Amino acid sequence: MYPINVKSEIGPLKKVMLHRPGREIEKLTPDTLRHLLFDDIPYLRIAQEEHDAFADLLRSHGVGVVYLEQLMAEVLEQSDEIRDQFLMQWIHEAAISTERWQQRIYEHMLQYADNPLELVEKTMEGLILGDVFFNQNESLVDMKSDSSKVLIDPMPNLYFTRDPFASIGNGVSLNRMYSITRGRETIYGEYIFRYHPDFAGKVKLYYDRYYPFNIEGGDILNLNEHVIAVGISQRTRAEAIEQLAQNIFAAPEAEINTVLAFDIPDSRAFMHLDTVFTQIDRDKFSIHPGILGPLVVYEITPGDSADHVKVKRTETSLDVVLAKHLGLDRVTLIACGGQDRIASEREQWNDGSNTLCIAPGVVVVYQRNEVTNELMREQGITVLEIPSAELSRGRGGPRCMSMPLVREEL
Ligand SMILES: NC(=O)NCCC[C@H](N)C(=O)O
Repeated sequence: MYPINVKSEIGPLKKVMLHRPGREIEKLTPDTLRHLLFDDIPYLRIAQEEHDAFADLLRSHGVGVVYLEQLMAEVLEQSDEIRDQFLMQWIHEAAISTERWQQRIYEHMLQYADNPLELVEKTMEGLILGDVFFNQNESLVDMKSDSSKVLIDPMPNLYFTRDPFASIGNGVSLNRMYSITRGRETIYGEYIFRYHPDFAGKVKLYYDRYYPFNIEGGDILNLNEHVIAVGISQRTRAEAIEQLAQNIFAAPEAEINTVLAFDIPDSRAFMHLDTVFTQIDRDKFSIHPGILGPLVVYEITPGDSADHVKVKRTETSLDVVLAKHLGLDRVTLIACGGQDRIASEREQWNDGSNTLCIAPGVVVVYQRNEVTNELMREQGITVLEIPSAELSRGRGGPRCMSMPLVREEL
């Protein structure tokens, strides 16, 4: 049995990776919101309650829930060498460049060494100067420094586990993120896939965080065992998609023979492909009406050699391209917010089309998107709602907040 097996967007979900929002959320301030990719500061206690409701709902539908922070703590338990290597990498990637500060921070973090889960959570939360300021008289610079100055940024977007790594078949795309603030999130994936006993040596990397071009998991959709769709978006570059396609086609175990690159507008409301459409049943998709109309889709297939792919440009509509590649006569697109432009823009902003499908025709959605949820019910979809007043402030919905590890094959 492979630790990762995801060959569709809709096969019954058996195992998923989440991250329960933690103290990193409380490190957001009005001045850092834009840089940390938030629009407002969620109220952590309520965000955690909402997230627990999400996890409970998944468990009650037979989904095994594992937490990123727990898997990472299990990695650190493997050995002191792995723990130290991880801590030094985390410090370096936070751009702490002087040896003196690297050492100070390393020693500060070692006080949590007996509790690996707490240590992991501390790395997610980041550090302020006051946390490590153990000798205030050491130098003039120390004495003049503001103890609330941020030394290492928090990672408040970690609860969107979909983005730093994405399951593809039995492998994973360990992503190079678009923004500096999310770039460090993928360190956890690197260590989990390399050292966690459940994953080590059993997961093929189809993309690596050290490649030069950015790609994020919200842009990667597994349409079926042979076809994936990837958005060319604010977060994902065409070069990265070509590299991903080459790596997949070159892997003997991969069954995928087509990568569809969907050119979507570059905007914050459409930041990833999964913010504009998600699959909710064998032949039904929830979409943002803003992307209806002609859409440029590039069909990428294997070329004559391992470092060559064939690319064909087509201009078509979304329903036609989806029906063709899913082998269906037609598909139904359910518009977020329906025909009402204001409802559509409002619910899109709150991730109304970002559904997590847990079985064909069964989706988890944010409760607040009442118009879209009702439209899905009218189409026969089972709509499971979770509370979302605080979680939605991070601009991601149930699909963004979950990384499927195992889905039953259809
Ligand atoms: N797949 C997704 O759309 N993820 C949502 C990410 C939201 C996060 N605040 C970000 O801007 O990256």
